[in-house]
Amino acid sequence: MSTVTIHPTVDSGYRATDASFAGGTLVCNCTTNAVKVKVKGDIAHNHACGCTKCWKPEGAVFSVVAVAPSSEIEVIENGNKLAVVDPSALIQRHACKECGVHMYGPVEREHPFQGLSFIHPERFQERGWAAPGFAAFVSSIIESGYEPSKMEGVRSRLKELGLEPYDCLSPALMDYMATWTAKKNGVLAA
Ligand SMILES: N[C@@H](CCC(=O)N[C@@H](CS)C(=O)NCC(=O)O)C(=O)O
Ligand SMILES: [Zn+2]
Ligand SMILES: [Zn+2]
Repeated sequence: MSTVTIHPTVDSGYRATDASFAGGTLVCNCTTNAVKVKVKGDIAHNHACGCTKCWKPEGAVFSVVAVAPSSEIEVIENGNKLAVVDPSALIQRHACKECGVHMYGPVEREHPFQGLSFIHPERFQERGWAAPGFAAFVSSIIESGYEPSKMEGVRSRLKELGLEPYDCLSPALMDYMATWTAKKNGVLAA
């Protein structure tokens, strides 16, 4: 019998949500001169992402990624080791050039997510951050080489873990983006 693996945090059954969690320090994987990024408040919308662009730990099929306001993010150590993975992407993923861990990814363009930065909470040296609440871009794992015939098993496992699978974002976030667009275009009152 084979168990479908998703991501170490998810597979271990991590569920912590400490109401008093107010951010912490993200640390890369380097044993010396690690990059450290401070997040000065709580995170939101933590979820599993199956897309090919989000950073995943060794062997993981999904990434675990959340957002925080960019104004609450500060690089505190070894920022000289950071480089933007793909400058043309919406999310400006700043990765450690040595170990490859993505430390933060601000959205600076005009977009519903403008002003938010994507971060990987498993890199927090602190505990207490909210567990992921859904799975996004599930079908995209195929683009990384996942066997298409095993997708049903992946979706069943995600549901069992309480992570509703979506092939784009969750309905709440899709509605949020569509509302932003409707207001921008004057279709809805701003
Ligand atoms: N199927 C594509 C989806 C990529 C994608 O659209 N990723 C989403 C979720 S992170 C996104 O918002 N990307 C914006 C970006 O990468 O800047 C892939 O896996 O590469
Ligand atoms: Zn590093
Ligand atoms: Zn992603």
